[in-house]
Amino acid sequence: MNVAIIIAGGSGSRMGQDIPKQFINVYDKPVLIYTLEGFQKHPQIDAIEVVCIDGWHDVLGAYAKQFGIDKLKWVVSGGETGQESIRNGVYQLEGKVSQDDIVIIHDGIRPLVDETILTDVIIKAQKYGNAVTSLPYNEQIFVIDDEVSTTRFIPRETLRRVSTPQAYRFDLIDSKYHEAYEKEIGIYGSHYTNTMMVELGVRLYFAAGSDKNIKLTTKDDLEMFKAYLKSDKDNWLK
Ligand SMILES: C[C@](O)(CO)[C@H](O)COP(=O)(O)O
Repeated sequence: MNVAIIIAGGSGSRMGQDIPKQFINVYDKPVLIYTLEGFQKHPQIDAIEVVCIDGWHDVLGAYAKQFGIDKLKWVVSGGETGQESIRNGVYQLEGKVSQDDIVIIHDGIRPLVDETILTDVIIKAQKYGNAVTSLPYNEQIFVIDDEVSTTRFIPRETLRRVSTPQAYRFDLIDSKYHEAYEKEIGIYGSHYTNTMMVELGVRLYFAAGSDKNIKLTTKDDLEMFKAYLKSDKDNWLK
């Protein structure tokens, strides 16, 4: 079984809106529903869990019904940090999924995830036990010496830019969150599952990424998202 955990626990203050950015309506549909539809449509996704900001669980339930997201099985509360939110989502699945099931973590504010990206991350996780979507980096990266200057750069050929979806066998992700919180490794100053895994000594495997799979963080990102929907309106704006 392949289970998606969609992280929608944040308040999104950088967007400058009154409502959390995952619930902002774009052409009469909340951002989060665009994201959920990507998973709903994918034939290899069996169930969806949403880690949701408190006070919005009922709204999410109503939207899921309205837009036919019937793979949505669980809605759980977010935590104080991104790591706590993911951990809540993982622990909630204990006893409900099998150890060798694949759990796919995805940001609720990445609404343009497409089928091929999801398929590849699932296949790679089935093969290696984990997989993170990624792309080569095409800008130059400099390390700051101080607030105003630098003398060092990192060769971009050595870099990969990682995003979500990320997929892990359930036994791996569940045991590693327990270990991380018990030993306090990989959770402070490490904001996501991928960096926590590496801090706990796990080798990560790359899956295909996509430039289209943007994270909606600022108002400009929202404009880009709208422009994309309009440019491909036959598929998105029915
Ligand atoms: C994939 C990710 O960049 C972590 O590697 C993730 O999107 C980060 O999300 P955040 O909410 O900006 O920490």
